[in-house]
Amino acid sequence: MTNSPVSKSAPVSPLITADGLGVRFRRNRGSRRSFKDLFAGKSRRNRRGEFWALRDVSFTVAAGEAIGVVGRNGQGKSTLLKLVARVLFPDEGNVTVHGGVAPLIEITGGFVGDLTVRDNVHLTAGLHGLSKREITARFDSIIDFAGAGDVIDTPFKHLSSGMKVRVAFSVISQLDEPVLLVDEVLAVGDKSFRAKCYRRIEELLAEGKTLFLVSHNERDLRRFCTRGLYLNGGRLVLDGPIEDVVDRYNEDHPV
Ligand SMILES: Nc1ncnc2c1ncn2[C@@H]1O[C@H](COP(=O)(O)OP(=O)(O)OP(=O)(O)O)[C@@H](O)[C@H]1O
Repeated sequence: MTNSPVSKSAPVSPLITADGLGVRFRRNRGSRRSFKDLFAGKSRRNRRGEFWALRDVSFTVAAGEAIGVVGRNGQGKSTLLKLVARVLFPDEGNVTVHGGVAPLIEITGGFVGDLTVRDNVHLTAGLHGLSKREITARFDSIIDFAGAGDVIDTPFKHLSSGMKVRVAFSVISQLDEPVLLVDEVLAVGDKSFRAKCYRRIEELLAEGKTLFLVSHNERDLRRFCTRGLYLNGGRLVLDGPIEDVVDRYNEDHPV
């Protein structure tokens, strides 16, 4: 049987479209406006202490791509992931994601400190669309993967940082969302847990999931990612094959 020419040439619509993204933050949240500012024009008041953490960032992502987000500290990597996860809204532009996103962005991201590990697993999995029955069926393997059997009924806030990451990764990686976002939080886990996470990420990629990985580890970036986004000063300075992006980053910032 031959494929029809129509299906061959049909354009694949992107899974994620980011168009002119801009995010503005205020540097000194607590600082008071000066007396002079009170009489200054609106534009001046708005500009005072504000800066663009991201500006003019546009790209599209096809399903199944594995993208490494690269840049020095404070250049907008986490901010970009938060926009894709829709936990932060842009001041300019927009981002469209066709499908749900499983984010592992901040250690406690999405988890409620006062709730137990058990309740947090149910809450997060439920918020990501798993039914009660599906959660029950996956619960033991989530806890096993995390090695969290002894802390099931412990409030999340009492877990060690490493255990928080274990539980969070374990839940996030067992959701059915098509997009997985992993920020540097994995660095907190110990060596053997990290190795386990990496094997799980490989499985998810083999299943066709889309990955965004923020990392300062060149080996991890080259291992998992095919494409790189290099952010500098909140601007997307290079979008290309991960080898090119890592090479350019190394040229710009020699050790
Ligand atoms: N809620 C906020 N309010 C004010 N400034 C913020 C806020 N969140 C982030 N920033 C600032 O925005 C800039 C970009 O931050 P972001 O966390 O995206 O950087 P990053 O590239 O992920 O850095 P790192 O590698 O250190 O994690 C930084 O200057 C940061 O201090």
